[in-house]
Amino acid sequence: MIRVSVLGAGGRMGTEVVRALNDAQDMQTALLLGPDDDPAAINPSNTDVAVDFTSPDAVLGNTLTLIGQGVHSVIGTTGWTKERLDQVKQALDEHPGLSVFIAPNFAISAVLADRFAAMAARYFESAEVIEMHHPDKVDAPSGTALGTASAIAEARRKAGMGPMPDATQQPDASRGRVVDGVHVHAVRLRGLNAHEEVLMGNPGEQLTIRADSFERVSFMPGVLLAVRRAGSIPGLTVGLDHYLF
Ligand SMILES: NC(=O)C1=CN([C@@H]2O[C@H](COP(=O)(O)OP(=O)(O)OC[C@H]3O[C@@H](n4cnc5c(N)ncnc54)[C@H](O)[C@@H]3O)[C@@H](O)[C@H]2O)C=CC1
Ligand SMILES: O=C(O)C1=N[C@H](C(=O)O)C[C@H](O)C1
Repeated sequence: MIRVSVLGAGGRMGTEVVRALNDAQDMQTALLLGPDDDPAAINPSNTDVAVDFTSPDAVLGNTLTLIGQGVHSVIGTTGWTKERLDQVKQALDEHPGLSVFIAPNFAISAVLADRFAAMAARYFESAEVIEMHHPDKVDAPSGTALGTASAIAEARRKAGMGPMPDATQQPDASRGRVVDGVHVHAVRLRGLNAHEEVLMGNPGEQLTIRADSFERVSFMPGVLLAVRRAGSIPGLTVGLDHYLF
């Protein structure tokens, strides 16, 4: 039986994770932590894997604490930058064999959309990303969209492609956030959950790749897979594709 502690257990995702753990035959919940709890309460005597769905402000500190405690972690919380990931890698150097797994998105639809966008990117003059979420989300653009934009940019770079066409001139133009040359736009709308469209264009044609998570249960198979695989890849792993392809 895998003992799983959850940080952010009372949140929108944490609540869904606890439900999924309770339904899983091979797992049991261990510690369920909220914002006033000490993550250092998690240790190998009570936990095999810790799952974090907290906030971008809290996740780095939580992750470094869990590494210090010697517990494998599965992290869905967004807000990651290269600098923050480098801090995690540095901390892991002191704990060989320990694994930190981060996924910007645990839904198979989103993982495949990223893969398809990277495959298609080299064939289109223009590409932009539109992410759409519930208005209770605290960060924008989404971690998923940032990852999608980076994947598109990397594919274009490998194909030797130049900048995308854009005649925008106003200094205060609103064109979303530019991520490695790819424009990313964020919509916040009551009634939505988590959605992303990748638009790719050529003269006279467009390819649209769209992923929708209508309910948070869509993320749970990926979370449970990551818990079951915790420790199988020592060090830092980013992206559910590492377990799928
Ligand atoms: N990777 C993925 O597939 C997904 C990632 N997310 C990300 O997960 C994060 C959480 O999203 P939601 O559940 O919608 O947010 P939420 O605000 O509903 O839940 C976060 C919970 O964490 C708690 N919390 C805050 N700081 C904490 C700390 N230091 N220790 C323990 N608990 C703490 C809050 O009180 C709250 O209950 C966000 O970064 C979001 O982008 C959300 C959905 C899917
Ligand atoms: O906050 C959310 O809800 C989600 N956040 C993640 C992100 O920022 O990519 C994953 C998914 O889009 C839902």
